[in-house]
Amino acid sequence: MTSVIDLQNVSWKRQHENILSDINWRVEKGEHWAVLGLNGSGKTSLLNIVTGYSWPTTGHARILNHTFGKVDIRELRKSIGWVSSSFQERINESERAEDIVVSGKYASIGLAYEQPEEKDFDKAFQIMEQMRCRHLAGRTYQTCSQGEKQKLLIARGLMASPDLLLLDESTSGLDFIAREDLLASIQQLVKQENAPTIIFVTHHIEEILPEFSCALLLQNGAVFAKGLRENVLTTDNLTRLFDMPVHVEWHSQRPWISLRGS
Ligand SMILES: Nc1ncnc2c1ncn2[C@@H]1O[C@H](COP(=O)(O)OP(=O)(O)OP(=O)(O)O)[C@@H](O)[C@H]1O
Repeated sequence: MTSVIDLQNVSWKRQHENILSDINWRVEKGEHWAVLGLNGSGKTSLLNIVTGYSWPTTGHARILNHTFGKVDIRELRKSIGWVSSSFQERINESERAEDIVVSGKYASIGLAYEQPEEKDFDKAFQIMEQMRCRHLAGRTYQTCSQGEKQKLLIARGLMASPDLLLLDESTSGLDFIAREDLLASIQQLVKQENAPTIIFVTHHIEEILPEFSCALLLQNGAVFAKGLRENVLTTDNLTRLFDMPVHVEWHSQRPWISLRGS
């Protein structure tokens, strides 16, 4: 099998402090992973390593079969879609929905000097259809709801047909109906034959769809547990991860957590 992500003994240090410690993590083609951890556990730092925005202090990072240090990182990034809610602030509110999606081709946020062709818009509309937000075409970004904005950003991330798609807290700020709607779109995306490998970063375990076959739990910048979701997302593991007595139950192949005793 081909590794999409292969991190070996990766540590990342800042101001003499280990932010990431001895991370070993391998993601194979055909797998989709959920990454879970409390605030400050190192999830974003880990994504920064995967996208080459941070360089491991020690260890080796091999992404999409390219070894860091031996590849033009800007070229490699064209194969990686990164959707972070922090992008929202950088978008021009008066930009049209389809322009935001098309801008993913250029790794720009919105269209300023780029000159997309008709076929680019055809592709954007196709992806918007797939993400169930085709009806937003012609609307400005400011008129879209939070959930619709997230769908547009994911569609933008798909525009360059990435091999790897990183979804960083895509559901933050959504009410549960908008969240379930977005998860349904992600589920539809994962089921596509040519779907990219998805890394889904979240604080909420109930968002871990059945399609995310594996999970990585981070604690204090280190791997706490990793592997098949059923083996990792257990009452015992999550009680120790959160240092709090919790209980995990599975409904419709999704894990749900509650405080024990409540
Ligand atoms: N450039 C940096 N310099 C110093 N410390 C940093 C830097 N980047 C991150 N950190 C620290 O590393 C720790 C992990 O941060 P990170 O943002 O990766 O966590 P996270 O799991 O993504 O958190 P959250 O869920 O709140 O987004 C935090 O304590 C943070 O303050």
